[in-house]
Amino acid sequence: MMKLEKLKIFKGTVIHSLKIDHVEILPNSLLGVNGNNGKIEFLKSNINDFEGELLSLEKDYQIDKNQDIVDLGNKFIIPGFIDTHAHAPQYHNAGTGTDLPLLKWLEKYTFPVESRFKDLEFAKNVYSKVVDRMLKNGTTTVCYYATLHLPASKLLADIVGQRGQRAFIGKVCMDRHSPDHYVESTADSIKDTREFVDTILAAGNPLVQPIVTPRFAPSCTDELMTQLGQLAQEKNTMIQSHLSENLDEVAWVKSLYPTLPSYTHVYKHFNLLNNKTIMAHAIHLSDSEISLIKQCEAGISHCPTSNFTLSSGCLDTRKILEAGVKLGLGTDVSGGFHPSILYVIKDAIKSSNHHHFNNAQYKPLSFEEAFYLATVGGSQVCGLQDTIGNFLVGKEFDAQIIDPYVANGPFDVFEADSLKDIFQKFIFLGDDRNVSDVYVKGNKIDL
Ligand SMILES: O=c1[nH]c(=O)c2nc[nH]c2[nH]1
Ligand SMILES: [Zn+2]
Repeated sequence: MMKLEKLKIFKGTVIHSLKIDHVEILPNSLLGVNGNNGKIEFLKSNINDFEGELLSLEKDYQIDKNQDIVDLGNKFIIPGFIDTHAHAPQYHNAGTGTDLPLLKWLEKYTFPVESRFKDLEFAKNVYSKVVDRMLKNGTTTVCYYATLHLPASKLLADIVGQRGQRAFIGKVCMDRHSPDHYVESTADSIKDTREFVDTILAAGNPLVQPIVTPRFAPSCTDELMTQLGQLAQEKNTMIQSHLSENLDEVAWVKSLYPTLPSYTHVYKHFNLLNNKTIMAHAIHLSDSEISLIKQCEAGISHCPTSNFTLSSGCLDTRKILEAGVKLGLGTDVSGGFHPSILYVIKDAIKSSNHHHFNNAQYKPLSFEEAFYLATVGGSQVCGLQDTIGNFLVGKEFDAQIIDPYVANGPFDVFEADSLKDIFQKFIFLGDDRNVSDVYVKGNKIDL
């Protein structure tokens, strides 16, 4: 048998999710990654005889024991986080402008900063920093919104590509109800989106994909939404937008579309709601809107950090999950001030606890469920459930190595702590100091 050229083997504890309510904690494992295609070749756990296992692997693979085996020691390996909703330009403002609800926040803080991305030097600085920051926090896949500017949106794609992150990138479309300094014509929006999509596809990097991005229904004319729906279908791309985040926004959409049954139906009406759609927030939905999303097989990006900060509301995650709708987590930088999905996991649990306060029967999200949403759930929302999200054989290796014992780290481990305790401490107390290495499609990222 031909021996494979390259294989990287991780030896130690592997942690991932196969089911929503259970985290698999697999000590004494060997996880093999094919260096040619970045895919997972095998995952063997609870091994007693490592030497024997390695000898048998050497029959099938070329392995240089000094180079190709990464001994995790007391670190552990988990899937890379998937951020299903983030505004790259808004990273400039992250941690500021936290005093207003959505529509006033957009006017006062967000449109002004986004309009500065016509300046490519400004864009380069912010975009380099946000991509670095996301990677340092173990986020291997991001659904990014850029701005309405074509050159800066292409620049974001270039930076993401150079850094080796996996991403969907959208040139934002907005041709109405926007300030004079930050608006585009319908024709330019379509022309530039088409060019953006074609450019990203022509670049041929499978990790970086275009995503059609009408900002939200109030900022896009019917003509623009119609054409974006057609373009997404023609190019077979993903679609992302905002839905039902804030009650004033919902009322505004009702006034713009009085004859359509709901906000969700507006996107459906323009062929923007299908199995490739990611809708951010989706807090204030009626049961029939949830059914429509399920029927269309669209996914929801839950952004609780943003929802708390902009006082938007608390998504009923249990209801969404019980309806069988795909659900992932998003930072929504900078409505969400924190760039880490680890932070969002905690806010997802707190947001869910809030529903429990009002209803003792309500089952709040467990930390296992929130971890699943940050990894497997996100992969489903992105249509990448067969590619990433956990360490099933055949998937691509997007991972983070976590060091719970890092010097000056954010938490302490005690003798009696089980592996599960240590993992849970990382979820609740950990931060980027614990992320020692990050891999995307088998490639180690320079952090
Ligand atoms: O959280 C949000 N951030 C935004 O930038 C935005 N635009 C429309 N609706 C939005 N919601
Ligand atoms: Zn957003």
